[in-house]
Amino acid sequence: MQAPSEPSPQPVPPQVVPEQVTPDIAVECRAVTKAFGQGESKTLALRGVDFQARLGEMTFLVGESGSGKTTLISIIAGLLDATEGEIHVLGQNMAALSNTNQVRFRRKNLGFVFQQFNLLPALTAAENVAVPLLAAGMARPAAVARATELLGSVGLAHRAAHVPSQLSGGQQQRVALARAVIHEPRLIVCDEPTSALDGATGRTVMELLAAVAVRPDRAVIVVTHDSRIFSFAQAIAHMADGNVTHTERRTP
Ligand SMILES: Nc1ncnc2c1ncn2[C@@H]1O[C@H](COP(=O)(O)OP(=O)(O)OP(=O)(O)O)[C@@H](O)[C@H]1O
Repeated sequence: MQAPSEPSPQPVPPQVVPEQVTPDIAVECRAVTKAFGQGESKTLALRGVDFQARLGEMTFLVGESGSGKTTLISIIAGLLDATEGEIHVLGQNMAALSNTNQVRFRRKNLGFVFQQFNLLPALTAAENVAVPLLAAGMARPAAVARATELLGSVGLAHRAAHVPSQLSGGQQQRVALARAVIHEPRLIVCDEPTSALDGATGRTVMELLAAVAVRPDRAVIVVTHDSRIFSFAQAIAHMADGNVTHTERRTP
């Protein structure tokens, strides 16, 4: 009798290992310093910051005015250059990218919400929100339709055709937030996203951020003074005098 033939070994698919500093780390800053000005007017805004934000989490940056929060988040977002130190974003050492590739990397992977909303004054709310989709090559009608739908989820369906000057500060903030999340970036950085909002609207905005952004391969970093939204954070990094002094982990 013939022995049953051995099943032929299946080829082992190659392992795709994402390029990460550490698998669950979205952002890592090592010994980051930032000096503004020179000579007598020199200000050391960051004094050797070590900071991590994990994938799948919302990390808050808190601390007194002038402690360096906006400077740190701007460096992470690539809007400012560090004076010294290393910044890894989504596994990528930013210093290893050319300027052009940094811009491409940011356009694809990052969403921003800053204190100044930076909306384009001549465009309607829906057109402003559609900008990242248009930049990624989506056809205009589809991009504006998706933007209008997203504005509906932040309670602004009725304002989609208004230009920014016809919107209140809080409404502009929500338009800026919708624009930051519409292309589903892997990292969203926000500077005081709820500062112009009442408590209920602030919560709606944070729920939208959490729904869009807190997934296993994504992360959100929020600079805030607003203790009403601290419950949304999985980690709170405390800054003082140009340093991250400690990071508090929050259990749900
Ligand atoms: N462009 C700049 N030129 C000179 N100094 C600056 C500049 N930007 C920030 N600084 C200084 O760097 C330090 C940190 O500022 P930063 O805006 O990062 O603080 P912050 O914690 O975000 O403050 P706030 O909560 O008030 O927004 C401050 O002393 C500030 O005056």
